[in-house]
Amino acid sequence: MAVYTDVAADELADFLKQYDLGELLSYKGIAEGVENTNFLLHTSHGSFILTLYEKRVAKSDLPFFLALMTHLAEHGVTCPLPVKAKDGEALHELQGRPAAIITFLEGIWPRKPNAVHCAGVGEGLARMHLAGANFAIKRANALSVAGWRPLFDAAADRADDVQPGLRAFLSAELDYLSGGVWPTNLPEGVIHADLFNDNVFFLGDKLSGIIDFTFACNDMLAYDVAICLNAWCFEPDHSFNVTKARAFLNAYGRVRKLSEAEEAALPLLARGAAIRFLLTRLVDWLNVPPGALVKPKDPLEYARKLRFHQSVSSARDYGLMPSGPVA
Ligand SMILES: Nc1ncnc2c1ncn2[C@@H]1O[C@H](COP(=O)(O)OP(=O)(O)O)[C@@H](O)[C@H]1O
Ligand SMILES: N[C@@H](CCOP(=O)(O)O)C(=O)O
Repeated sequence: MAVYTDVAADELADFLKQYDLGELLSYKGIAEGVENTNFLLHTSHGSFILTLYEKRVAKSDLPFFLALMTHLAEHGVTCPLPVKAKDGEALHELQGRPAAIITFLEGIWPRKPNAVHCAGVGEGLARMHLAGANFAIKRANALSVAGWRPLFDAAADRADDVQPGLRAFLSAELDYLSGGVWPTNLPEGVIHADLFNDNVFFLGDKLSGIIDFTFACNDMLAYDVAICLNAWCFEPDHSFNVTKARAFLNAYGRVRKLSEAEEAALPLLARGAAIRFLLTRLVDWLNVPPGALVKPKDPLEYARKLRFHQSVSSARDYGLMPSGPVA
């Protein structure tokens, strides 16, 4: 999150008249995150999150995200619920942006995730994958292989200003990943696609909720696993932590066992996940809107992670044994 679009108190109070949420007591912009504008609202009925959808989110996709949260919540996943206005609709408009209010989830996201958090995420991700199995609406992943080249093109000219040689490094990796190696036959379903530590809440060591479904889509379930390996299983110095990866993969496998093909594809999927976040971060790093309350994320963190995955020869390097997860 971030605040790209300011909302004045009287505009917000007017907006809230469409809802049965009581009186606005206070609100504040949330600086965390990078995608959308988010406000924490306190009304006489409780706490809520107001999101104004920005840049990467297509308005036509919003019904998917909102219905998905409702579906997952009905199938045992603790996630925010969209709040319907008096007209029965969850999606409205504020400051010219699509806007929705969702329920507030208790918990905090782990600033320094440990192996117990990683196991919690593994179990939570697998449960989310199972819960999404019968979700009827489909949304293609706009940030899979075909979506990476336009991001590269948007950043290529200035990539070497961020790190000398970055342009050639990205170009070679893109050529490799888009040259026919990307898997097409792995089990698919609804994936979160952005399950980073700031999108998973814990109360103590126990996962209490999953937020931020604005990248959710249909894609390979193992790609979501690869995204989490990147997001959860590296240390602040960007070294890979196999203990965390094993905890994550074993916990995932206890709920939904990865097939042999999925395991074999993990190093490749992890490379794809790394370049996807490298590219979006690079574009954001080079294009911070003037005046926006946002802290762009470091693209080079993902260049280092990508180099690690390039050196991986099999899923064993992630802590998996060939026959599948070990207890
Ligand atoms: N339903 C929620 N309950 C509690 N806090 C939330 C909720 N949704 C978002 N937040 C807070 O806002 C921050 C950014 O939200 P996020 O959805 O990740 O932003 P973005 O829309 O930019 O992806 C989170 O890290 C969290 O602190
Ligand atoms: N997780 C992405 C950025 C988008 O995530 P947000 O939930 O913080 O808005 C990254 O780390 O690059």
